[in-house]
Amino acid sequence: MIYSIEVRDLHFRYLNKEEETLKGINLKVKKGEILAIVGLSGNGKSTLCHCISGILHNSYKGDLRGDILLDGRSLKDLKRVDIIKKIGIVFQDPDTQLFSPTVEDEVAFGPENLCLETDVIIQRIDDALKVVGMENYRLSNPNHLSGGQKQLVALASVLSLEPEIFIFDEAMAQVDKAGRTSIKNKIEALKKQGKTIIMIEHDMTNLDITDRVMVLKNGKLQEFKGSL
Ligand SMILES: Nc1ncnc2c1ncn2[C@@H]1O[C@H](COP(=O)(O)OP(=O)(O)OP(=O)(O)O)[C@@H](O)[C@H]1O
Repeated sequence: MIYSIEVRDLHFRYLNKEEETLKGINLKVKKGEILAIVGLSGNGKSTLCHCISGILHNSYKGDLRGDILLDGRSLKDLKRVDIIKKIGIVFQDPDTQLFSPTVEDEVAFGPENLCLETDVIIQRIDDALKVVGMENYRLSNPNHLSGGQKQLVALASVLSLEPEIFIFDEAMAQVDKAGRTSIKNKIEALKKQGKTIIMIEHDMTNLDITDRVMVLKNGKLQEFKGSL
């Protein structure tokens, strides 16, 4: 069977650390599945997601061993642009992700970098802003928005790339209850479209939409059995 994401015996050590942060991770995620990864702070959840999304692949920051396959193809064999098209990541702090003068420019940034046709880019901006309900803020400066609105713009800027796989790295941490409900609804809608989703979560109340929960502890992943 070909999985949307398959991680095989993944080890990662930051260059300034003696001990490995990830110590032999194995993971299979099916297309259309919502998987949550939980665990105490500092256990390597973000590191794992950065490995899967290619951010730490061939990185100067550390040593990576093992293999990560997206739809059966190793990251080692994929070009950077192919990885960007396949997998999108929404970070906890939208300020690290937003840097354009307007919401529209922000959402256009990814598709422009993929060198898509102008009419396709315009369509993608329209669609992405509609999905997150931010179409009335097109010309707003992202810096002037609330935390929740910024997170929706960050999500739109990933949606506009139309990836198959989404990673939400504690993406609801800075969002109020209404914003969380809104983002959770979007995640469920993405699942219905057959998208694969990994959510890193601290807030257990956000796990109700997941199909499966795994715990990252001491550099290893295990099925969630009710306690951290
Ligand atoms: N760029 C880096 N260089 C060196 N060490 C790092 C780097 N990024 C993270 N670490 C270390 O790796 C370990 C795992 O961090 P990581 O952020 O992946 O954990 P986490 O489980 O996502 O934590 P949190 O829930 O607080 O976000 C920590 O000890 C952290 O200090």
